[in-house]
Amino acid sequence: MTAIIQIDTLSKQYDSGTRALSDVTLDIHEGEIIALLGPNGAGKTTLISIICGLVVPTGGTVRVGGHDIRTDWRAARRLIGLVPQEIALEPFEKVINCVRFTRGLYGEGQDDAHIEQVLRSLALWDKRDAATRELSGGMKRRVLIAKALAHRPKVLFLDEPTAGVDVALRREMWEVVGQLRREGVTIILTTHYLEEAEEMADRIGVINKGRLLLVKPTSELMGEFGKKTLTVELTAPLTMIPDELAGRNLRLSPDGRSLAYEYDTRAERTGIAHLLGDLAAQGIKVRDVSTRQSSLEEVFMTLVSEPRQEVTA
Ligand SMILES: Nc1ncnc2c1ncn2[C@@H]1O[C@H](COP(=O)(O)OP(=O)(O)OP(=O)(O)O)[C@@H](O)[C@H]1O
Repeated sequence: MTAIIQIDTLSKQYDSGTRALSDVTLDIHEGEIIALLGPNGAGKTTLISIICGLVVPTGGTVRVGGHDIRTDWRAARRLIGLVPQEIALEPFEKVINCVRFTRGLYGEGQDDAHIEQVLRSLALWDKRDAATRELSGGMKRRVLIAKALAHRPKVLFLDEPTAGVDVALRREMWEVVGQLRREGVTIILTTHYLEEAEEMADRIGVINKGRLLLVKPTSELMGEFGKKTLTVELTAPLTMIPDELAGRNLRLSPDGRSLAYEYDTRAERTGIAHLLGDLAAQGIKVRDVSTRQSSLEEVFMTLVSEPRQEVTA
């Protein structure tokens, strides 16, 4: 796979002394959606800002489409579109003019055919002559995306695209992002919403305290860290786990009415059949069983509470 962005041992220490990024190395592949996940202050915005040329790194390099962001910044920046977190639009300006104006910032001439295509793909064509203040919150966010796409970037950064928006609007944004991906745009998004990363991203990078803890395909991350728990409800409560079952790694609930058994979903043998057989052999009657997959949220908490070695994929 071709890397459209190559980040190599990138570091940033602000003048205040805060070390916001430490030795981040990551290749972002053309056409993928990668989500950067991390708690407040993890360094996500700093990373995006460096790639977009808004913050100067103190160490390391970034190449976009092969162009170094410092020595060849003009070519690098032309390949990038940034959708900021805050909605900042000229309230009295028409939608179409806002989008046209952005092309000028990149030194690009008029291209109304492209502007029309962008506005149509974001379902904004009918609103092209409306002043931006007349738009709903969702439409305003789409205008920000249209502006970011006006100069035909190959890479789009979305900084917390759905922060503070309702569920319906979040779904709408996900659809827009899915559509952009189908058009071949590489997308890097930051988010606090694990559900969002799981839903949209091909890969997830977890950042904490300026370090990239890991980058994995979303499904692999879920499979690798995702454990399942089998809960066995008992017809009669137990006071303790019988010695015969001691090696089975069972947890008895405080009321003694259920047993929890954690197992690896990828293991060839989960041990469930044996467990149920052993329970029957001990005369322990089972009322019901249920299983639960650990969520990305639990996976994430495990990662940020137990710092791992840097891994890049
Ligand atoms: N201009 C700045 N000057 C000094 N310190 C800064 C500056 N910008 C960010 N920081 C600090 O760098 C660290 C990383 O901040 P950053 O905004 O990159 O994190 P983030 O992961 O984007 O957080 P959030 O999810 O809250 O947006 C934080 O400790 C922050 O206070």
